[in-house]
Amino acid sequence: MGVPYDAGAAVSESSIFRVMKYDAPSAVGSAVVLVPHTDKNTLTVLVQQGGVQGLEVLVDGDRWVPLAPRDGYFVVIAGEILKLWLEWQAWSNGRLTAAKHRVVLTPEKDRYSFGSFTLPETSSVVKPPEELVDEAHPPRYKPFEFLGYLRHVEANAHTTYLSREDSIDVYATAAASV
Ligand SMILES: O=C(O)CCC(=O)C(=O)O
Ligand SMILES: [Fe+2]
Repeated sequence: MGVPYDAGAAVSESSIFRVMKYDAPSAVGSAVVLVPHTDKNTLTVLVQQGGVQGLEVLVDGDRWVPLAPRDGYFVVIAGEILKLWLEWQAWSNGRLTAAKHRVVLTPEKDRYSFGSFTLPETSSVVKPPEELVDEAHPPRYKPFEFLGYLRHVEANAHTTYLSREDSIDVYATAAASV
């Protein structure tokens, strides 16, 4: 696109490290212990404690496929913010999506996982690099404050999690005139 390789690509992010424990369900059979969702941050790196699987990813909108990383392997998940960035940069051609995932457990064992979540500073404005926007390439999204997006997700959690659409598409779809 004739854009210097680093144009607009350097954004300051913070990260959160979280240890997650999922209690084994008490009933017979498997149970969804983390509801289907897309990550609302930029990039998630997960590692799970040895042997206890449970992470599943939605494929083709209707098929849950177990992800079974070997011990010591990481799972990397693109969040909705990364999806947006790649669309702006025209790097992904729509192929990279923020995969919907969930955690399903059987009664035998509790599960532990560890995640590093990178995310924009909450007060930062998420907007396309100026170099990529002109009359011929109007932005698909309007600039928005990351905190506002998080609040929107929280306030609409019941619909957001059931929706097939990514919440970022709903929240930030640009008016054509932006
Ligand atoms: O525990 C996991 O493997 C998944 C955690 C997750 O998807 C999340 O915290 O967003
Ligand atoms: Fe997640």
